[in-house]
Amino acid sequence: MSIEVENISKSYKSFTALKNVSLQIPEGELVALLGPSGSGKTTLLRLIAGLEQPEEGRILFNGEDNTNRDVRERRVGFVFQHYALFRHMNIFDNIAFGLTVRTRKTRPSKEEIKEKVHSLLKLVQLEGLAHRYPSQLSGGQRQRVALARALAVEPKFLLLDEPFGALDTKVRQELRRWLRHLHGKLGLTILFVTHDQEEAMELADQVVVMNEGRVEQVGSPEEIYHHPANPFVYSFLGRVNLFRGRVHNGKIKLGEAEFETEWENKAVELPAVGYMRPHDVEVSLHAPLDTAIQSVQAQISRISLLGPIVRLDLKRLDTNEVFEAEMSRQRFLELALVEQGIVHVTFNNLSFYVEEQPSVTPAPTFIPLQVSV
Ligand SMILES: Nc1ncnc2c1ncn2[C@@H]1O[C@H](COP(=O)(O)OP(=O)(O)OP(=O)(O)O)[C@@H](O)[C@H]1O
Repeated sequence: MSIEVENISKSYKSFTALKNVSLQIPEGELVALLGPSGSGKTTLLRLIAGLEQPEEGRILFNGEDNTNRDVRERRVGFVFQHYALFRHMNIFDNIAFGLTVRTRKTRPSKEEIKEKVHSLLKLVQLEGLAHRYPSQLSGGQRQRVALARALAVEPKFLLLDEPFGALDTKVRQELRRWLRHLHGKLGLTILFVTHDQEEAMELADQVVVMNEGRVEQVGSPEEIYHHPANPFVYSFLGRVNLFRGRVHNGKIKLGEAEFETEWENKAVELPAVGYMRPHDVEVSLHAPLDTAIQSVQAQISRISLLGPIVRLDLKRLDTNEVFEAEMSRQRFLELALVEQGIVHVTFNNLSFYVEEQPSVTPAPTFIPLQVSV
């Protein structure tokens, strides 16, 4: 089932948790809501489930308006971070719960329930544990029971709120792989909340990046990582270096480094910000022979050996800005780098943004600049 969120706003007293949010989730997709704490992810999930009502906007399932429908009518499967399994019930009864509480008319027979629970236990790979109690399971197993319980009522789609948040890294990784597999098998629309960018990138077909109650960007993991819409998305997805400078007369100047741009507003001088991933910083012992290639000098303040990768903390000699570079261990050994040493760095894949503050909209808009190096 597809989900459509149209111009939703939600406030708690004077605090606006969601500001005019619109979103389209196609049927069968695995979509991540990614954003920092307090960005409105859970609020959006609760509105879609029908646990809260928006002040403005509509929520459509397969094109049908569900905004005023009751939570039960929406038939949504829900799993939260703190797996709220019933402690006094065994696993079988926990999974069967949603079916056994149905009215007599709609309740399946005992035999049907038994069959259903066993097929779900098989699906979540917990056959043989039907008679255990939640306290006798590991965190990862409990979370799979919670998923089985959500699936028992044959929901139209699944909403997962930080489903693996409370678990350790290894179990999280296993569950991620398992959820991806389950999604492939069932073809169900799944919307899950996470603040872990790696989890979103690894699992989702589409990632919705949220910040301060707004949607900043929607795209595939590839799109949002390589073509971030604005500095927030750029910074939120992994480590990043930031350089401040100015754009003027078709040139961006960041300290001694200068880059050509197609910026139309040539006569006006504006502040520009350059962003770059640490692995795009090229470190050499000498300046490039080709003078058209922009490079600056920097001092190595710290070297961190991180298994196959080496990270350098650097300080630019022209601007004193500090930044990071990452390289393979092999390249590091070839260059024989030492702390306090001076190196030449070339900036690859720099993304520039010019910030505009129009008087009408309160939020700044960022114009990505095309650059020719
Ligand atoms: N019932 C409520 N009453 C008042 N404020 C609320 C309520 N629920 C949420 N908020 C506020 O709305 C904002 C968004 O909360 P929400 O739980 O949606 O964020 P989130 O992105 O899911 O954060 P987290 O990752 O920490 O769970 C927060 O600032 C929160 O304090």
